[in-house]
Amino acid sequence: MEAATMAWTAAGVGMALVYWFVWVMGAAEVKGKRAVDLKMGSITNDKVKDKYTQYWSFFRRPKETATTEASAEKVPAFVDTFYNLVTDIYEWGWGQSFHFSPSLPGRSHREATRVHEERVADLLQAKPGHRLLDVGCGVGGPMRAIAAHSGSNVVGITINEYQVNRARAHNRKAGLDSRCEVVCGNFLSMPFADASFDGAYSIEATCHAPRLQDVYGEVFRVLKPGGLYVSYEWVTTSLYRADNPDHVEAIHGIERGDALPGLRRQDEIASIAREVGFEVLKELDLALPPALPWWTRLKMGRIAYWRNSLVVRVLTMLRIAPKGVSEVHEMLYETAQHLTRGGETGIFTPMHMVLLRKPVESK
Ligand SMILES: C=C(CC[C@@H](C)[C@H]1CC[C@H]2C3=CC[C@H]4[C@H](C)[C@@H](O)CC[C@]4(C)[C@H]3CC[C@]12C)C(C)C
Ligand SMILES: C[S@@+](CC[C@H](N)C(=O)[O-])C[C@H]1O[C@@H](n2cnc3c(N)ncnc32)[C@H](O)[C@@H]1O
Repeated sequence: MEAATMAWTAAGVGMALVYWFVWVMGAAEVKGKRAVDLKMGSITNDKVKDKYTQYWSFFRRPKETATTEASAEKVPAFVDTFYNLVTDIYEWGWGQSFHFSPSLPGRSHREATRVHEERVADLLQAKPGHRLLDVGCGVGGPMRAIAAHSGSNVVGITINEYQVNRARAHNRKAGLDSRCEVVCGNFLSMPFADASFDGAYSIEATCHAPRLQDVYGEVFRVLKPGGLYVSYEWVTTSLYRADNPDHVEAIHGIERGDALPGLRRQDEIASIAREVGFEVLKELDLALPPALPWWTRLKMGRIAYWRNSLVVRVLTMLRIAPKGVSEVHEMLYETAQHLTRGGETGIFTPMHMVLLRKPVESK
């Protein structure tokens, strides 16, 4: 073969490989977000690396961020930065629901996710005409599933403006924008009137609050008397030992890589709920057997992670993705290892479910 022909063939194969990695293999788990569209929320390209460095130095010592008042106050702003950095990567590699769910035999991740979300609607006894609050709504995967399943209207709140725009666009596309509304705000001080919701839920979101009392107190305020609240909480279990370095490393890894100001213990949740005035109707770790592991989805994706990190590097080299995306992706990869370890050892659960009621006689 002539040198020129060989060069053209090599170039053709190279281009085909790049195309395959970036456009075909790099396509979203749920259609809608592709690798070539990776942005870092509302952070401009030149600021991504700096923002990531600031985020990392803030959450390096998770417990301290929750316990000193001055840093606790800064948590929502850093959580906002975190979601600017990760929202597109989450959507691209996970889908529109930013949470875990127990695996279901013979069912896809998508189906398992939906079942976990519909359980919330069922626990709330949500009906057409009800007005529900989604506390920390992400890009609205759960909100759309719950509105569709129950016929209720849902109002979601998130601290991150980029997510608000993504969620609104998804709601329109799903034809649910007349029943799903999204508001940008802080769930520690919500822009809603007292007693204005029939029900409320939070899926893997309140773990970002430095003090759970503050967010539970706000949910209590905006619920109508008799209204139900379901929360899926991230907590350490009774198997966690603070004197076991492997346990400490896994939990710190989860906190650092998920913008958490210190995980709470499983046995703290119900008493905090009672402290703000709720009645505790049910409490159950949905990860316990017979539920199948929630972390297998993270483990099965090793080849996908490797592929994704290559895609991210190629896109950064081609300047399609901003500098810093590789670092964020690497951080998420490490976080996935810590989460898997937390699941396998049983020291951590992302689905400690509580069903709470605002007493009928309360104001
Ligand atoms: C509730 C929270 C988020 C939970 C999960 C939705 C996310 C936790 C870790 C995330 C991921 C880790 C590895 C990423 C991988 C390296 C990348 O190639 C594709 C995306 C990941 C799989 C990503 C997806 C979302 C998570 C599973 C917290 C923040 C309270
Ligand atoms: C892991 S995501 C879960 C999103 C959604 N519940 C889901 O399951 O797809 C956590 C969400 O909580 C929101 N959040 C965290 N802290 C917040 C705060 N102080 N006020 C409002 N939203 C907050 C984040 O912006 C994000 O949308």
